Amino acid sequence: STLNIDILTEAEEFIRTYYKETNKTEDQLKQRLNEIQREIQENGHYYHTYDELDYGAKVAWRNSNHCIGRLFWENLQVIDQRQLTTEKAIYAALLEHIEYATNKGRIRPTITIFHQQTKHHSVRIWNHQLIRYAGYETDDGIIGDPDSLAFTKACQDLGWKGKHTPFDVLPLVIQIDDHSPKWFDIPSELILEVPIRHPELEWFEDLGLKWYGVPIISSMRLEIGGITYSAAPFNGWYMGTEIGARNLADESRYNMLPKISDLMGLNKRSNTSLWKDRALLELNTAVLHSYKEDGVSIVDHHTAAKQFKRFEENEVDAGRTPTGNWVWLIPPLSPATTHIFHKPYKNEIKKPNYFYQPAPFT
Ligand code: HEM
Ligand SMILES: N/C(=N/c1cccc(CO[C@@H]2CCNC2)c1)c1cccs1
Repeated sequence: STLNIDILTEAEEFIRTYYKETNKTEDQLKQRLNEIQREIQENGHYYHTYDELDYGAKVAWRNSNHCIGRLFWENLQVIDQRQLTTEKAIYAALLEHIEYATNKGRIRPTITIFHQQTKHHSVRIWNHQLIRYAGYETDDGIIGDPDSLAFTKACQDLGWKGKHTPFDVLPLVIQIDDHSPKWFDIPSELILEVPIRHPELEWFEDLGLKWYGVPIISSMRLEIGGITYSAAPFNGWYMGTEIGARNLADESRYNMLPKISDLMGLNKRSNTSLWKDRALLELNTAVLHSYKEDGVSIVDHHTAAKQFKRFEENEVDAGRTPTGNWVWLIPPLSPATTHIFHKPYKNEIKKPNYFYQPAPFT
């Protein structure tokens, strides 16, 4: 069928690249391609070896045009959990991922790969990230993270009850095939959080702000050689601006800038006082200071840009063109102080890669 031919085409392209980049022989290549061709003809799909999975997940990161953190693409820890078939076992593997990746603050970039999508099989994690805060609509405004409103409602519909604080960690929600999804709480001892305080402004901690240490994206699908892994949560560490310039700053997120500027005694009535920019700067200073003081991995946007420059150079040395999406690669704070702002990037979509997939809930 056309689907089989598509998979075979994608598989061939992936295996050829993989065998070339890892200097395997023509004979090994031919033998593997025959094996895969037979598997696809028989079952309509094929299975990757661990080595192919490991390489595919790493190259997918290397090909992620929105990612500034790609210098370390070869150091991804790849955990193969394709054998698991129950929500309970998958839940246990997710807890293992959280603990292993957190590593008491010395974060290890890690991906856990669950069973591939086939005609008869699909695994989905409903969370956007394994650890994220709930959002609640109330008569006098939103409590928590407005980005989580829909998923929080879905969790409540499944029977989960939150404490209605601004920082309730949401449960893990796992769905196998079209079975009703199962939800599980994350033990609090596995959740590393950082209270946000400022190195000079001692009133800053009274804002009661905190954020979780490890961002673990669980809503994207990993595509390797025509095969889709619809549940393949991956983590790195944060770039400070994600927390300080977006999550805690955006008006449609925690919207902290007006409160911070009031406590700094700035004049909010005139834009030209740049009160928003001054508040933004101190919030980002506080985030970086707090993570560093608590020994939780984080990178500032200047260091991240320098690392990305080295990634570009490494790619050229490897005979590859570095691809990227400028709109995503420039940091949201002081973008023009990085080299990225001043150069164009080719936004070619290469595979393997990580892609968006339809939300499993409405
Ligand atoms: C090691 C530290 C890492 C840092 C500092 C980092 C940094 C970032 C940042 C700042 C973004 C933009 C996010 C946004 O604007 O919302 C991003 C996007 C992305 N990163 Fe990385 N990253 C890291 C590791 C990884 C790893 C390990 C993977 C996968 C194996 C990865 C895959 C991606 C993908 C797929 C996107 C695009 C997400 C989207 O389009 O919504 N990154 N990264
Ligand atoms: N630092 C990170 N940042 C992100 C990486 C990918 C996606 C996101 C969140 O993306 C949301 C959707 C678009 N912006 C917010 C954040 C990482 C998460 C997992 C590995 S590295």
